[in-house]
Amino acid sequence: MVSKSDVGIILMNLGSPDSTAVPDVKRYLIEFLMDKRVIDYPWLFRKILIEGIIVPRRAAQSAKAYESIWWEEGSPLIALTKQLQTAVQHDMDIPVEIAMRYGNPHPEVAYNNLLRKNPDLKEVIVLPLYPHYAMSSYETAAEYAKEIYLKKKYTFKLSVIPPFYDEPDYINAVAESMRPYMQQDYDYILFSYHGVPERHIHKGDITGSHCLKVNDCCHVRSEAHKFCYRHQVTITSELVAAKLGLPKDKWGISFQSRLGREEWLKPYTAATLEQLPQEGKKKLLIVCPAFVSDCLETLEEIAVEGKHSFMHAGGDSYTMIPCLNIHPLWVKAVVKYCNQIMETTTV
Ligand SMILES: C=CC1=C(C)c2cc3[nH]c(cc4nc(cc5[nH]c(cc1n2)c(C)c5CCC(=O)O)C(CCC(=O)O)=C4C)c(C)c3C=C
Ligand SMILES: [Fe+2]
Ligand SMILES: [Fe+2]
Repeated sequence: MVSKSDVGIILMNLGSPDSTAVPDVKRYLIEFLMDKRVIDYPWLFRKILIEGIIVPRRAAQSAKAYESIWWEEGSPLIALTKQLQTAVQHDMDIPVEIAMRYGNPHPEVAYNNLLRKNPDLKEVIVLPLYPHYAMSSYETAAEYAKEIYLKKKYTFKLSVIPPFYDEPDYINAVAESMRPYMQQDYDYILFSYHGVPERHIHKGDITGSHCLKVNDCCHVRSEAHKFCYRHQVTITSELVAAKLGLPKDKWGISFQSRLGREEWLKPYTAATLEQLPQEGKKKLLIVCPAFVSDCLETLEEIAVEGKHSFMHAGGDSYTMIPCLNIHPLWVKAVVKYCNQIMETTTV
């Protein structure tokens, strides 16, 4: 057994470009999209597609989008992850570091910072900041943290916290972060999640015969749910809606940020935002529980672009509820998840 004082924590998020300069955005996009868990085509095809076609076409447009949301401190996602680190550190006696799956700070830097702070370090607990399991989010972060750990032959133990999509403290934090916004007049609440290709859902189905095959698959008991993003976001939404006492006709789910021509999880957020006003749902609250920190996908795609299309389609009011960021209940939940893991492995 390890002593509690010899443990360190790493909060691991997705990462952002180092700056909004096009070469930095290019470097980031190549690292991100060359990840075989994000675009899972054979290496050579991926290389030609990403470095030859997608990134050259996308980089300038992405750089512009980043420029529109960039803060004085830099990327909102990184700044907010640092704020979370500070808040969690305030409530924990052991060192807390941050790492990013793409870009900086790299997991190796985080491991070395923990070792510098405690040369007797015996265990590192990594918390991937993704509530739901997806090959392109949670899995790649967890596997990358392990890959670097093995490559560098560290002697401390490594533990990775599992997805927390149905954990009561996370659900409670999301619900309570929404409650103040529900004081205003609204017709409908949209839970918008980052999308993934439907192919990824089939690929992750360990039974080979459940996801998107069985009628109402997300509600039919299956071992596949442990790795199914669609099931997990459905459960998060239902638990939050139940906690808030939302009737069924007052809320719905959609999927944003589609890239490329493949079929992704549906309904798409962009199409939903154009349709809702036509159904008389003209006052909208929108929340994005797959992201725990505000980022490009919330601050630009949802807060700006989404609002524009909803209002243009006849909407009256549109409010994006911020991500959990450093909500006190979320900070408390993170501290609790880390402590729970420590209880099982330390004395
Ligand atoms: C095939 C492409 C992509 C998949 C699959 C994907 C899944 C996925 N992503 C997140 C979280 C985030 N993605 C963010 C940005 C972003 N995502 C993609 C592509 C895929 N994501 C791209 C190309 C980008 C970069 C920006 C752009 O050019 O549009 C971000 C924001 C990062 C930031 O710096 O603010 C987050 C967060 C999840 C959770 C997920 C699967 C569930
Ligand atoms: Fe993404
Ligand atoms: Fe499923």
